[in-house]
Amino acid sequence: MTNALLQGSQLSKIFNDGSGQVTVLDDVDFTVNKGEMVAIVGASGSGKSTLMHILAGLDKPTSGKVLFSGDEITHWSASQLARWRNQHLGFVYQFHHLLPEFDALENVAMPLLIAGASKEQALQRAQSLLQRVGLADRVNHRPAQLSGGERQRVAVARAFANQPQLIIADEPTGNLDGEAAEAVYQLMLQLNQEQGTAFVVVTHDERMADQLQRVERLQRGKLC
Ligand SMILES: Nc1ncnc2c1ncn2[C@@H]1O[C@H](COP(=O)(O)OP(=O)(O)OP(=O)(O)O)[C@@H](O)[C@H]1O
Repeated sequence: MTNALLQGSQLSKIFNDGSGQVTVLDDVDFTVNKGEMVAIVGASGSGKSTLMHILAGLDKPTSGKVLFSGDEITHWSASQLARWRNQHLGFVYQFHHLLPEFDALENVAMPLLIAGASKEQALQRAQSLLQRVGLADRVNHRPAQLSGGERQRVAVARAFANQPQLIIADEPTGNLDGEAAEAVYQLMLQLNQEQGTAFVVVTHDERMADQLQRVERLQRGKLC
């Protein structure tokens, strides 16, 4: 039995930007194994977000395929992909993407409600996740009433809501100062150890990347 969780095979992505074709990914192979934490680093514009979008089924590769637990997702319909993302993936972005009119508890409960949990179950799990990320005393604060680091911790709690097998974190600390960034990193490392959740972390921060099990570098459309 293979240990591969999410696998991109011979992925290429060519954009047509009006003045010509730009090859952003050139025959890229990338695998994240169950429970593994991988960093993807690369210069601005090297294609990190493009690769993440393709792996999450948010964009189609020009050629190549993506497999999740051995199933090819590349040809799934938009609704199949949305259901799969809700059940199996969590996301943390540079900007928290929390819903401004809802408090921390409701934001974390949202993916659970979408997955069909009762309101009571969803709020109970959201409460325990917020406690786990150190925000038990902030559950009723809306995003605007939280610090940047606290918002990212809410976003991490939300990413864990449905017990995903994989979390994709695209510059999760890009908007934070050193201390808050380190706290969010440590939290992700601890959750990886505790829950066995795999992570793909896109980052500019080489020091952070070096703390993860594997670092992949995207350069001129290739991983090296
Ligand atoms: N829809 C699109 N049409 C044309 N070109 C695009 C499109 N999306 C991305 N690109 C180009 O693809 C390249 C890679 O972009 P991408 O956002 O993946 O890079 P990145 O490594 O995530 O950058 P950053 O670190 O700055 O976020 C860039 O040159 C970008 O201009």
